[in-house]
Amino acid sequence: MSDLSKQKCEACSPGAPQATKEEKQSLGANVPDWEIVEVDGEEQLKRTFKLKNFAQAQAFTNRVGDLAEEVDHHPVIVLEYGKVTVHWWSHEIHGLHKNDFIMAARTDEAFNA
Ligand SMILES: C[C@H](O)[C@H](O)[C@H]1CNC2=NC(N)=NC(=O)C2=N1
Repeated sequence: MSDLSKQKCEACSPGAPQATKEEKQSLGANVPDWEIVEVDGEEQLKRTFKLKNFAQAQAFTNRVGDLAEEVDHHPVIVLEYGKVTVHWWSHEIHGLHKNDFIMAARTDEAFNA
């Protein structure tokens, strides 16, 4: 099992480099249910989670929000009936950083918990 979710989110300042193609491949292998999408020219990790109803989707949304607040790294979360779509990327660098893969792994764990 990967320890990606246990790794530390480092401070990601505007000058930090984006994940390289190789990093995206190796880190992405740990979060295979996430796809890389491009939104307004910026790469993001995206996954849609299916839940039973609105209340469960709302509870999961809150868990992801708590994970984000813990490390001051925030996703877009779209809450619908029985469905939550999460996008992770690093606003400061307009793309993907290792932190986003760590947070995707933590989001998967919260879903599977
Ligand atoms: C000042 C504050 O730490 C920053 O604006 C944080 C807040 N949350 C953030 N979240 C994400 N996803 N990317 C960022 O660059 C980011 N920056």
